[in-house]
Amino acid sequence: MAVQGKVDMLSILRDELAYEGGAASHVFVVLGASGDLAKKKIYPTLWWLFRDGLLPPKTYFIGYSRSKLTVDDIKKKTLPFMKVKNGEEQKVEQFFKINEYIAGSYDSPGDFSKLNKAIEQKGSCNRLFYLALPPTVYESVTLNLKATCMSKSYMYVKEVRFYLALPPTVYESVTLNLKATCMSKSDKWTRVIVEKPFGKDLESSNRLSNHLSALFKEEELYRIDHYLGKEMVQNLMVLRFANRIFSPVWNRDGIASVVISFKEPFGTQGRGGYFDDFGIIRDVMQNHLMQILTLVAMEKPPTTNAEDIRNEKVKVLKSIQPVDIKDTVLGQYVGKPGGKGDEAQGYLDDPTVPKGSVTPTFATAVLSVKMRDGMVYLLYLDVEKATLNERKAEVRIQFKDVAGDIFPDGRSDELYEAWRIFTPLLNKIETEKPKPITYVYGSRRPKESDEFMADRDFKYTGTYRWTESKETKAGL
Ligand SMILES: NC(=O)C1=CN([C@@H]2O[C@H](COP(=O)(O)OP(=O)(O)OC[C@H]3O[C@@H](n4cnc5c(N)ncnc54)[C@H](OP(=O)(O)O)[C@@H]3O)[C@@H](O)[C@H]2O)C=CC1
Ligand SMILES: O=C1O[C@H](COP(=O)(O)O)[C@@H](O)[C@H](O)[C@H]1O
Repeated sequence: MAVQGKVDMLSILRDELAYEGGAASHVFVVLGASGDLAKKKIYPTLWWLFRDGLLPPKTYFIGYSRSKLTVDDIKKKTLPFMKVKNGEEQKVEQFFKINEYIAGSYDSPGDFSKLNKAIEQKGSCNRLFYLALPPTVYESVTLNLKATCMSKSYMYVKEVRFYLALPPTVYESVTLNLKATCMSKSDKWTRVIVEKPFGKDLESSNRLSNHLSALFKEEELYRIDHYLGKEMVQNLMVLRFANRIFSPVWNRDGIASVVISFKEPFGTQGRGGYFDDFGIIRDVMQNHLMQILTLVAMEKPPTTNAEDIRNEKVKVLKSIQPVDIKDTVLGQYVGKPGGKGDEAQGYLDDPTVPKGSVTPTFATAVLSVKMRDGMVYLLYLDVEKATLNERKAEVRIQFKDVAGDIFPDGRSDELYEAWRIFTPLLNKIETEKPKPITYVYGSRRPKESDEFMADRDFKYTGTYRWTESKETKAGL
């Protein structure tokens, strides 16, 4: 079964933007406006929202990054991704007219004051800051946002207090009347949106959580993993739990192993500034693939409420052992001999990648889910950049009789569990810097990985060999 998902990354923000019936001004600041995420996803999505009339009337966009650019440069970078149709040219011009660009660093209070001045020129407004940036600068950026760029009227509203020196019998009517009549009319808000990966390992993730919660209230923060906005990913729950075909067999007694793959036919394309520091495991495996994995593997939650879903996801993560380096193959693509354009460029040929880098752009990992009866079940994760000539994210399910159980308790925290699983592996890679195998841009997966997968299939389950006929495919 294959279903093509469409990303509507900012749909999550529509409610925020529609708040106040469009009466207030809104300023959406893209921090990291010169980058890959900004040009491929953020600006195009803002354009689609603008084109379809889904934004409040007084909405403005400000791009911010260190590069000395103009709005025209941003336009040139992002136009190829905007899917502008014939007849929309004028509308595109209107869109860029409400855009502005400011060059500034990520740690200079003076530069953030410049940004704040530009926002203030739009009048009193709600502010959204999208951190389309490497997580290494989240701390300094959020400190500066908090110190300099928060909505002033929001601060003011925080100071409004009503003291009810009254008998409790009148609390209900008094508070109803206060809400209806006496609330500040200008309670402007600020929202800060941070991208995955949330941290670099378990420790830095905890540090970032503490840092952000010290600066912002929970309602002011969004942590984005855009895979959760993909239609097919969202449909996984419906597919599993609203479907009589799947629910009876989609459980730990029915499924032997799961292979989740992510493949892209393009390389880093100038993203070395972010990517080289992080590598493919942090970039997609620890977050996007783990989110898919939990949706595939979790038990039916009691309701579709966020807390119930999260609790079920955490149970899955808790049963997974940390990944061992011996159960992992790492790779780095090289240019295709005689290849055209991007294909000719290996990872190390990207000018933004440091010379001699051993950062993996390919990784296969076998995760084992240990059950109470001692049996081990396997989850294969496979992430590859610049490899197949096709783009896909896929879940393959191998059905088999299993028995199993739940793991002892501990922290109920998805982030904690996902980092706990990967941190030992990442530390080992960090300290031992194993030389990745190389694979050719545009080829199938590295040959070693085929052998590796076959070997693991055999070693762990004894009887299970991969066969096309037995599997169910779900293209995402
Ligand atoms: N690209 C994508 O498709 C997606 C990316 N993301 C996430 O978005 C974030 C940014 O990724 P992406 O846009 O691809 O990365 P980029 O490498 O394009 O970085 C974005 C911008 O950040 C600045 N930058 C880059 N490296 C550094 C550095 N070492 N120190 C300070 N600033 C730096 C650069 O701007 P300047 O030099 O002008 O300041 C750059 O244009 C990451 O967290 C990534 O996980 C999430 C989903 C998809
Ligand atoms: O988060 C990321 O995702 C993209 C792939 O997402 P898609 O929706 O475009 O398929 C990936 O290219 C990038 O490296 C990563 O940071």
